[in-house]
Amino acid sequence: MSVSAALDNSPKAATDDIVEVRNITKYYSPDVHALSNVNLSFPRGQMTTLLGPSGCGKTTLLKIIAGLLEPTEGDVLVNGKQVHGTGPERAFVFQDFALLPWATVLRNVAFGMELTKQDKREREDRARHYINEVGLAGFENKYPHELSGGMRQRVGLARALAVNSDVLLMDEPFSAVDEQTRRKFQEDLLALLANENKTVIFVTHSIEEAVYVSDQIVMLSPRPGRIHSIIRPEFSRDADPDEIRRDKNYLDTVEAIWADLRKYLD
Ligand SMILES: Nc1ncnc2c1ncn2[C@@H]1O[C@H](COP(=O)(O)OP(=O)(O)OP(=O)(O)O)[C@@H](O)[C@H]1O
Repeated sequence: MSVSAALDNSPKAATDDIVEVRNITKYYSPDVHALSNVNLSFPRGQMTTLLGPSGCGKTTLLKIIAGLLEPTEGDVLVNGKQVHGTGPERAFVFQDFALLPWATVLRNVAFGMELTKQDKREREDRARHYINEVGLAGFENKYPHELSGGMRQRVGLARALAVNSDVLLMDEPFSAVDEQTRRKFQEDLLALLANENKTVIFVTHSIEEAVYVSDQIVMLSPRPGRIHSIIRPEFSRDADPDEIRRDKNYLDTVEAIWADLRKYLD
């Protein structure tokens, strides 16, 4: 397993990293110290997962990158430039996808684009394209309560993709679905990413999910969250999904992470 916890400052890394966080520390109050001096780089076009024990600051870090929370100390850089607050290049996908119950699937997917300069026709065409991509063609005029939990999550995913942000920040996007649907989502997400060149930063509690979807896994230590290690799973993604899940490197990586995390639970 390759492990490196340092910020890579080499010129090559600087040009390939779409997002960097430098010396991020977060106190919610004097006695709630959520993150301590976190340095990380997120390579463009890759999927990075944040993993670690409950309460270690994963969601806090994701919200700081999104600009939804201010760090107590430290900087967030996008394309090498310091940013403050939210920006169109970063889309935050909430755990429950926060769908509007009174709006149709089409409206929900088009909603994220209402702040852009596109006209209604363009927004709706784009929304239909992504509704189709996530396998919901024919459901454009349904309301969220008419859909299953898995279908609602697909609507949320279509909305996130339609916004056209380069960076998708996803907080446990597949937590509310059964294992079968979750696996299908993971495959769909990987297939979509292969076509879209998005950078994804993803919070999950599932080690298997992290290893299956990630180019880079960042393990945080218990609160205050610090970088414990960075793992880059090494197995071929060209194989059939069932073969990948039986691959020795895949299984060894899952086991090694589990052994590491178990230390915090004992
Ligand atoms: N708004 C808040 N006000 C005060 N404390 C907070 C707030 N949000 C989170 N915290 C605290 O900060 C710490 C980190 O929380 P965070 O939600 O980022 O962790 P997490 O790793 O995402 O947790 P989990 O895996 O359980 O979802 C926790 O101790 C939490 O109680």
